Amino acid sequence: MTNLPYERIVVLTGAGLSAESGLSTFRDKDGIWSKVRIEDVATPEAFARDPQGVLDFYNGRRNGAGEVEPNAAHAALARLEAEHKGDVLTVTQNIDPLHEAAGTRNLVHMHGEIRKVLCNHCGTRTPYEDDLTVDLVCTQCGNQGGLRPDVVWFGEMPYQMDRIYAALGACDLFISIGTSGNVYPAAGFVAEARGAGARTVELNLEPSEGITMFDEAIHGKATQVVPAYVE
Ligand SMILES: CC(C)NC(=O)[C@H](Cc1c[nH]c2ccccc12)NC(=O)[C@H](CCCC/N=C(/NCCC(=O)O)S[C@H]1O[C@H](COP(=O)(O)OP(=O)(O)OC[C@H]2O[C@@H](n3cnc4c(N)ncnc43)[C@H](O)[C@@H]2O)[C@@H](O)[C@H]1O)NC(=O)OCc1ccccc1
Repeated sequence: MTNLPYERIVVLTGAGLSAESGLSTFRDKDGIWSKVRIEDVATPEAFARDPQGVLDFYNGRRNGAGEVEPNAAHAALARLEAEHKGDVLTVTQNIDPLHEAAGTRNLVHMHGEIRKVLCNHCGTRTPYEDDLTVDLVCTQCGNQGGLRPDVVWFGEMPYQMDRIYAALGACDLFISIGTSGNVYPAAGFVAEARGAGARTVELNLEPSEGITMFDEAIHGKATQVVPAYVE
């Protein structure tokens, strides 16, 4: 039974939460950005310049995400949502489906989902069941070459920002898990929560860029520190 004496909790998660499930993080020494450049695979400009190269990168991410299971940290957060008497909103930067697989429901994928395809022409979203290629035609608008993973690229507006800012403005506990605090606007959420008078807690393998903004920090592996903190 969770014993956190708070009413409205916002949990922000990043790649570190899914690391022990076998998914690479971005900035660690063997992270994704050590193998490919953001400018080549995760911007609208890259998709315009080399669409099949970008689709191949995300086809690989999709296949990888389909082969892994949620870990004890995902499970502890799902229990927190289920058992906590107040509100718990989970905001994830991750595009993998592990929060849902663990049972979390009150969830915002602010950077999108690798299980969905988005048509750049008409905005239709469809399940991402087979590898994407540039010659595919949208079943809704009939246009070719606009089908892309439903993920937020650098320079694009993250999803459900109004809902996120409303929750940050009303929360009394903000927990940041497995994120390095390098990417905005997510990296600015701790400041928003502090501004609302919330207690701010970092659970991460090492101090993040925003470490000075946290009232408390517990450093270690997510599968150890998250269950211990929420239970
Ligand atoms: C690089 C950075 C400087 N650039 C940005 O932030 C840019 C530009 C920018 C905007 N505002 C700024 C202000 C200042 C400077 C720059 C900017 N931001 C944008 O373009 C954003 C869009 C950014 C989204 C890009 N898409 C992603 N992902 C989807 C695709 C994909 O996944 O391929 S970002 C991607 O990288 C980020 C990676 O961060 P982390 O998850 O933290 O991962 P990382 O590897 O860095 O760290 C892992 C951590 O885990 C820890 N760890 C490791 N193992 C474990 C373990 N086992 N247990 C616990 N912890 C562990 C490690 O120690 C480490 O600390 C995630 O957000 C992830 O989603 N859009 C936007 O700003 O639109 C306009 C706007 C402005 C205002 C308000 C609204 C809109």
